Amino acid sequence: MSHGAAPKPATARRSENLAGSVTIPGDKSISHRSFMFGGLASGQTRITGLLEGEDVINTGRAMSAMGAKIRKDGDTWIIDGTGNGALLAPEAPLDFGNAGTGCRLTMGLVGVYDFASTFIGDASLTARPMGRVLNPLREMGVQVEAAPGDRLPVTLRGPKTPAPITYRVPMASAQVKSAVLLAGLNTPGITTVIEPVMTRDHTEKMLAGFGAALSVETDAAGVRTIRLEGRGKLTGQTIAVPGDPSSTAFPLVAAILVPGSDITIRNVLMNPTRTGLILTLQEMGASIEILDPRLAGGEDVADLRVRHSELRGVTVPEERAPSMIDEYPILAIAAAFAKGDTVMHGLEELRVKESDRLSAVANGLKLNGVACVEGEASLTVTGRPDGKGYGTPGGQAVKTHLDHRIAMSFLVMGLAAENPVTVDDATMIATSFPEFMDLMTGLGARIDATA
Ligand SMILES: O=C(O)C1=C[C@@H](OP(=O)(O)O)[C@@H](O)[C@H](O)C1
Ligand SMILES: C=C(OP(=O)(O)O)C(=O)O
Repeated sequence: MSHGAAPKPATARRSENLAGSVTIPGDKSISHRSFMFGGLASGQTRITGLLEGEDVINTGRAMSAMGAKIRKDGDTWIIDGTGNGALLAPEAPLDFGNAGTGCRLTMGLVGVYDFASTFIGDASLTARPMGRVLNPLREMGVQVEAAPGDRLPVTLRGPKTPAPITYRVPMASAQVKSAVLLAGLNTPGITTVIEPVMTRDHTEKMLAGFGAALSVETDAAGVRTIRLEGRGKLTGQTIAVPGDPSSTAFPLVAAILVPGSDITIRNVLMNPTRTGLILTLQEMGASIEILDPRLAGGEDVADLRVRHSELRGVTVPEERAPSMIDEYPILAIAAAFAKGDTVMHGLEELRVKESDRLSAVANGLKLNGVACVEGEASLTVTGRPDGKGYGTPGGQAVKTHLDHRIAMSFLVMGLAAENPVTVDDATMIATSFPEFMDLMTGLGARIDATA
C-alpha cells in the first residue's frame, strides 16, 4: 500500500513534567525480518510484539502475495511459510510504500527466482537508490529492468541457477548486506558477504535462529565475513519482538529536554549495533539509567529510566554512525538544547533515507532559529539550553518530505522550544510508530493536529 493519506500538519508546544511508564512498539527491523523469514520457512512461525506500522504491514502483504499464509490470533501473528526456495511468483507489483528495508530485502529474497517480480513504492521510496542492491543481484545473474538511476519501478527475473558471489559491501548498509544474504538463500553453494564496518546484525542472528547454515568471522580490524550456504532448510520459529530503540529515541529525548520529566521506557532492544544514541546522550550528560538488563529471545533488552538533564555538546565520531544511523535527526534536536557545539561526522548515508535527512534537519533547525552548519557528510549544531527564540514562525511549517523521523524529531523539539513548532505532515509517522501521538500525549506532551 502506498501512503495515500492527505498531509496533516501537527504542532507541539512547550511542555512540563513528562511522567509515566511506557512500552515501545516492536522493533521495525526485526518485525520486517520476522514476516520475511517466517513467510519463507517451513512450518509455522508465531510472532508477538510485531510492529504493526505501515512499512511492516507492506512486507507482510508482499510475503502473502508470494504464497505465505499470514493471520492474526489475539496478539499473535501466525505464519505458515512456503519453505525455502518455494516462493510463488507474485501476480501484481509488490508495493512497499515508504519502506527501504522491506523493498531492498525482498529484492534479494525473490530476485534470484526464475520468474518476474516487480517492485513499486511511494514518491519517497521511488526517489531512493536501488543500485546498491541491484548491482550484486546482477552479479548473481539476475536480469534487471529499472527506471533511470536504478530507481523504482524495478522488475527482476532470476536465472535458472543463480551464481554464488563474494560481495564486499561498499557502504555501511545492513539493507545491502541483508539483500545479498537473502539472495544467497536460494542460490546453490556459499554466498559470502564481507562487511568492513559492522551494521545491525538482525539478519545474521535471525537466519541462524531459523536454521540457516551461516557463519560469521571477524578479523582483528573488525572486518566481518559472513558465509551462508544456500538452499538449506529454514524452520518456523517463535519470536517475541523487543521494543524499537529507534522509536524509543523520541520519548527518550523528549524526557531529557522537558523540565521536570522522569519517565520509564520498558522492553527496549539494546543490541549493541543499535545503541549509539544512548551512548552519545550519556556522553552529553543525559540521565539515562539502564534497568534490569536481560536477554530475551537472544537479544539484549532493558528498561530505561530517563530524567530531564542539562546537556553539553560533544563530537560524535564517524565510526558510531551505523549504530545510530536513524537517530541523527533526533540527536540534532537534543543538540539544539545542549550547551556549545555538537559535531556529527560520517553522515553520508543520511542523504539517501526517506528524505535527504541531512538537509531536511538543517533546514528545519534554521527555520526554528537554531544555528547549524550542514557539511557534505557532517552537521554542526550550536545549542541554546533555554530554547529561547526557538519555534516555527507563524504560517510556516517544517517540511518533512514524507519522512516519519523528521516529523517526530521536530515535534519533540516543540516540547522544549519557547514557541510552538509545526510540521507540515504527521501522517507518515504511521509507517514506523503509529502509537507516537497517543504515547507522547499520555506522558504529558502537548502535541496536536494543527487547526
Ligand atoms: O536493515 C534494516 O532494517 C535497516 C537498515 C538501515 O538502512 P541502511 O542499510 O540503508 O543503512 C536503517 O536506516 C533502516 O531504518 C533499517
Ligand atoms: C531509514 C529508515 O527506514 P527504511 O530505509 O526502511 O525506509 C528509517 O526507518 O529511518
